[in-house]
Amino acid sequence: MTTGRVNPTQRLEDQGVSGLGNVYYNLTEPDLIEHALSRKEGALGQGGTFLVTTGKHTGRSPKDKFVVRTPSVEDTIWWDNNAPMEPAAFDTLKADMIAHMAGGDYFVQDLFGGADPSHRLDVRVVTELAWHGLFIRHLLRRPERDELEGFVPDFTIINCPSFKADPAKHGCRSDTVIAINFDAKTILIGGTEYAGENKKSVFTLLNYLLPEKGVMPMHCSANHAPGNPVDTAVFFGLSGTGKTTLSADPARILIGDDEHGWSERGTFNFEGGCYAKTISLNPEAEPEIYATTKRFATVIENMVYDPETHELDFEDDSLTANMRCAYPLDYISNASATGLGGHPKNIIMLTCDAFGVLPPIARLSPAQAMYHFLSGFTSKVAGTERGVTEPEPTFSTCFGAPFMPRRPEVYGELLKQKIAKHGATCWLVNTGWTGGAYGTGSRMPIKATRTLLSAALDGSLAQAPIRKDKNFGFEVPTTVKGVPDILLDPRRTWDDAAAYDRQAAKLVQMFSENFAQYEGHIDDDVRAVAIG
Ligand SMILES: Nc1ncnc2c1ncn2[C@@H]1O[C@H](COP(=O)(O)OP(=O)(O)O)[C@@H](O)[C@H]1O
Ligand SMILES: C=C(OP(=O)(O)O)C(=O)O
Ligand SMILES: [Mn+2]
Repeated sequence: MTTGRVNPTQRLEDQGVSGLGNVYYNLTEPDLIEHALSRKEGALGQGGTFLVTTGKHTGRSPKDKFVVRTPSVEDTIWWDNNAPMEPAAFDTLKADMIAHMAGGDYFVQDLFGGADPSHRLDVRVVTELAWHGLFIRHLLRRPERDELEGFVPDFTIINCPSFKADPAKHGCRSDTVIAINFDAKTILIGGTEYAGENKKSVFTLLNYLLPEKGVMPMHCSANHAPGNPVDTAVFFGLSGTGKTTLSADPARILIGDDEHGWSERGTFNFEGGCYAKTISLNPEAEPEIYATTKRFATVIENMVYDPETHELDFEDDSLTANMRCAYPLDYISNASATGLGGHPKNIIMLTCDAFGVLPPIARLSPAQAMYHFLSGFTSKVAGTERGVTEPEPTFSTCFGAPFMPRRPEVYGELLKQKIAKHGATCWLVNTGWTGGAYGTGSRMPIKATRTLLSAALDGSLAQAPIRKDKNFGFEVPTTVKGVPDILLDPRRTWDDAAAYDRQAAKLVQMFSENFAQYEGHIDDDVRAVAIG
């Protein structure tokens, strides 16, 4: 049986997927919740949220992600960063997955990736779990109902958590698999219920496709000044660095919290919703995000709650520190209706420095910005990837290595050209540790980060007195209204200045060793500002 609205020429059978039980096309939120409840996928929460747990996988599994090595992508994929899967193994995987799906009920959502119609990707997401359908419907952009009859998918994602892959047969590593085939225009996801794999798969597609059109895909959040999209800021950062938290600024219009493109026309959100971490979410510090945890259809993932009252426990991380809520953008009152912004006036690179060495904010020259973009120094925070239980320093190029199918220089070159053309001002912001490394110091107060960002975005920080950092070469403001001077100089926040110097020297060495891989791929101006 088939239910719901769909292009009559684009049913799953037309795509070679047959033998399923009921197929539910493009159900809206109430119907998806009814199905999810009757299938016992989760529970209703306060305000009509949907509460789920995801079992073994509560974060992404980057080591189980593969790109199929087809001739058309052979020369363009960055194979050192993307594990290859042979086409024959993919074909077997697909056949076995579809055979496994036989007789089962499935949910299909036809959605857009990209707020700019000239660069958007039409994505069909087929899910075994009704709540995954609800999740991806929140996260991507929803076509108007009457657009569905003409919807032709550019790419199709099939997500079947109950399917267990077999490394011997499918060329993968475990029973979990995320396999991207650019030629077959298909992504297969099996063996994981963590919802984030769905959205990051679409991101990976756009990261591959857009550079060919001269569009820079960015792992960043974005906002703009009220009534003035020309004053746009983007916030690059790996998971847990503060993209979602810091872009939800009551004084600015939220464009999006995670994935954007920068085209010749300006910035555009790839998505139509947000996926916020809820650990220790505080109603005073983050009222807008907190409010979404009590609204109809918000998906609440891996949060512990009182079985009687359904009250959420924001401190209980016994399921994972990576507990989340997913909601459409319009649940944030000051969100952009269009998902479009201008050319970024300010580019912020967020780093979560677990060493407590980097200052809370520094100004970067364009060459330094390129250096830090390619380096991508930060920490992986607990829970976001399988096996990470405490902040783990890492260099994640482009602040999003797990999602970059092409070589970093491809993205670096695009960013460099766009910064030069539009004269963006660049900043490095440490949202990680201060007063010592992880274990002795403390996390940077959100209030201080917000104050510094406001000063950067309103232009006042450019007027502040500065010092040039002797280890890293960037400019650091020494006095900013609303922030204690001492916080601006990390060395002074440590009890033992000599210990700071040793830790800083270690970090300088790490930067230098990591950057060696770009020798021969970078311009002289970037080499000239290299650290160490
Ligand atoms: N100074 C700070 N700036 C930003 N976030 C902070 C800061 N200190 C602590 N946090 C916490 O760190 C987490 C940042 O996560 P999030 O904004 O979801 O990151 P991302 O969207 O980049 O994955 C949130 O839980 C936030 O409350
Ligand atoms: C969804 C994710 O992104 P982020 O933490 O950057 O929001 C993720 O890394 O799984
Ligand atoms: Mn986020």
